[in-house]
Amino acid sequence: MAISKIAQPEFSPYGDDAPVPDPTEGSWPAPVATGPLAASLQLPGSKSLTNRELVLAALANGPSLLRSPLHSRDSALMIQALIQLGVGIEEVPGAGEFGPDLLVTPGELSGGVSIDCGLAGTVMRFLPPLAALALGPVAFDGDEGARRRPMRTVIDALRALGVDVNDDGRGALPFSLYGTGSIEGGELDIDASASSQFVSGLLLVAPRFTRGLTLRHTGSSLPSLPHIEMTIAALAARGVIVENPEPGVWIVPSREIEALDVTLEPDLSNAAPFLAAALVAGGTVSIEGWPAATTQVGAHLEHLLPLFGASVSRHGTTLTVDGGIGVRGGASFPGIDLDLSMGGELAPPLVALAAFASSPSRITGIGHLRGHETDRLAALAAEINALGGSVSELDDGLTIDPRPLHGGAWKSYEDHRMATAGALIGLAVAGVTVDDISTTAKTLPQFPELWSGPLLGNAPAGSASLGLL
Ligand SMILES: O=C(O)C1=C[C@@H](OP(=O)(O)O)[C@@H](O)[C@H](O)C1
Ligand SMILES: C=C(OP(=O)(O)O)C(=O)O
Repeated sequence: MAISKIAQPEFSPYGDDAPVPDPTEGSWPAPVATGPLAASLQLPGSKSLTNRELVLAALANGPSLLRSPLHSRDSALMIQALIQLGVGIEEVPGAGEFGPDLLVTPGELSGGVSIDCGLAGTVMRFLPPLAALALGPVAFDGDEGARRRPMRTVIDALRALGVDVNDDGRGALPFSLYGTGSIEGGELDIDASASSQFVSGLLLVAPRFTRGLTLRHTGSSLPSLPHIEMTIAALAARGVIVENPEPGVWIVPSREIEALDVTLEPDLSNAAPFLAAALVAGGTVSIEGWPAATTQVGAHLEHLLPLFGASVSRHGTTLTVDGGIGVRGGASFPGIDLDLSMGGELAPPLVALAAFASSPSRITGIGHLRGHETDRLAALAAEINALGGSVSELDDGLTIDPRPLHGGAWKSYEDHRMATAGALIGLAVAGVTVDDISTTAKTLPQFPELWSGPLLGNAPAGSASLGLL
C-alpha cells in the first residue's frame, strides 16, 4: 500500500476480516447465558500498547514492525493522524488472528493538518507533544464527547515548554498549536491527577527534546500508575531509560528512540468482561496468549476476580477463570471495598459484578472516571439503577447496594466499557438491551461476535434463560 501525506489509506477499525457492526441496527439484545460456560478465546492486541508503539515507532531512528497490533477505532485514529504528520505506515501480512501487522517508517514531521482524535484519550494526550516537534500548525478536535475530556494539563504543559497554543480557555478540545520543529525541554511541573495519560504523552516524546525532560507531578493523586509503568517499559525496550528517583518524578534523557520489532500483547482490560462472564454465567472462561509478565493493568484481574469468588489458574499462556455455579446458578459472594485508582478502566465490569453481590460494595479512587469516554460514575449509577439496582455516587467512586435487577434499556454513552458492562449484566438478567453495541469498536470491534460466538457458543442474541433467576 502506498503511503503518503496526500493519498491517505483507509484504515478499517474493524480489521480486514472482522464483521463490521452496523450502528443503524438499533439496540442489541444482550444474550442471556443458558448454561455454564466452557469458553476459550483469543483477543486482539492492547489499545494502550499499540498506540504507544505507534508513537514511539514514529519517532524512532528507523522502521519498526508492530506484530499483532490492535485494529480498532482508537488505533485507526492514531495511524491516520501519524500519517497526516508525515509518518509512513503500511499494513503488511502477519501471523496475528485479528488483522495485518504494521510497518512504521519515521518521516520528517510537518504540520498544516487537522487531527481527528475521535474519543481516544491516547490520541488526544499523546499526539500534541509529538505534533509540537513538527513544523507548522496542527489542529486537534474530536467527537462531541471528546470536547468534555480534560486537556488543560496538556495545553499548559505545551505552553510551559515554549509551544504556541491557541485554545478557547476551556482546557479542552478543540485547540491548535504551532510547531517549530523542536522543543528544548528541561524541567516541567504538571498536575496529572485527572489522567496518567498527561504523564505518558510527555514521557513518550521527551527523548526527542533537545535537553530531555525532568517531569514532576504536583497534584494530590495520580491515577493509573501501571499505565505510566507501561510507558517507561516501552521506552526502555527502545533504549531510553527513564529514571524515577521518587514517586511523581521522571527524568527522561535526550537520546535516540531505537527502531524495534515488537509483538503486541492481547488487550487484558478487554479480557475483563469475558473473564467476569464466568462469575455471572458460571463455568469457565479461558483467555489464550496471556503474557507471562506485563505492565497491563488487566493483569490485576488475576487477584481482583477471586475477590468475587472466582478461582483463577494459569497453564502456560492460558489464563482460566472458574466462576463455579455463577450468579445465574445462584452463587453468592460478598461485596468488596476496593481502591481501584491504579486501574480505573477495570471499574465498569467490576461494578457490574458488585451489583450481583450478596452485600454492599464500595469502589473508590476512581473520581477521574468522570473524565473518561463519559462520566462513568454517573453512567454506571444511572444504568444499574434503571434496572432496579441501587448505586450511589461518591466524590471519588461508587457504592453498590445489590438489589434484584430486571431487564430494560442500557445506555452506552458512546463508551465501549459501558456497552460491555451492559452485556455482562445481561448474561444473568433477561431483557437487557444495549443501545449501541457498535461503540465497542473503539478498542474491540469484534466484541459482539466474540461474546455470542466463542464465549457463549453462538447463543442467539436475547435467547431465553433457563429460568434460574
Ligand atoms: O495510557 C493509557 O493507555 C491509558 C491510561 C488510563 O487513562 P487514565 O489515567 O486517564 O485513567 C486508562 O484509563 C486508559 O484506558 C488508557
Ligand atoms: C479510558 C479509556 O480510554 P482512553 O484511552 O480513551 O482514555 C478506556 O479505554 O477505558
